[in-house]
Amino acid sequence: MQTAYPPNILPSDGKSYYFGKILNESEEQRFFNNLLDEVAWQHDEVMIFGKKIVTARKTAWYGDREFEYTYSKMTKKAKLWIPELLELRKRVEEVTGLEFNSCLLNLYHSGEEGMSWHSDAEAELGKQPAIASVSLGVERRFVFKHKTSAEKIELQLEPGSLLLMTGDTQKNWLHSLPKSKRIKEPRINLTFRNIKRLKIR
Ligand SMILES: O=C(O)CCC(=O)C(=O)O
Ligand SMILES: [Fe+2]
Repeated sequence: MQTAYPPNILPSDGKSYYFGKILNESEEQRFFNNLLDEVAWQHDEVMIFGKKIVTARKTAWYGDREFEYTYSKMTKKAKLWIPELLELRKRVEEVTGLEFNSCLLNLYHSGEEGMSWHSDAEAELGKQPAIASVSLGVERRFVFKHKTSAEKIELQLEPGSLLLMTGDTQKNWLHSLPKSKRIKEPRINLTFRNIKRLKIR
């Protein structure tokens, strides 16, 4: 059953909802440990100023089918769901009342790894994409920055929590996961997405 949405955390020009913890501590630990072992983690390749860079952070991409998705100017082919991911997707779909056909995963080994300012506005996601972000492992700071006013909205992403970004969030706001030297523990992030235009090989 779908729960009521919390208030929008953005003051304007987008809709983003922080649901807090949707997993209890033992579920969160079970998902973290299983995903750490069972996901096909790979160092990410991204294009920066026309050069191919291999990131410290590891990523993986799963979906309903082996469709292709362009992310950071690199095209990747999805792996098929594993049971833990299907279980987490079900939970996220119950809480949000939305449907997702793919998931991009990030593994940050410590606070030395983060994600710089970007928006997830790839054409494959459509005009007002819903992106459901689940956090496992160590708590990290997450920041939104308005594209024109530069207004910032900060939050802490707790272990087992869910953040839903939708409406015009990607159009009008950037987001980042700042690095922090103090943080020594790993974090896994899952962003459930809905790819509209499937490119199937
Ligand atoms: O790790 C996070 O919380 C953010 C991940 C993210 O923004 C992305 O994968 O596009
Ligand atoms: Fe993102």
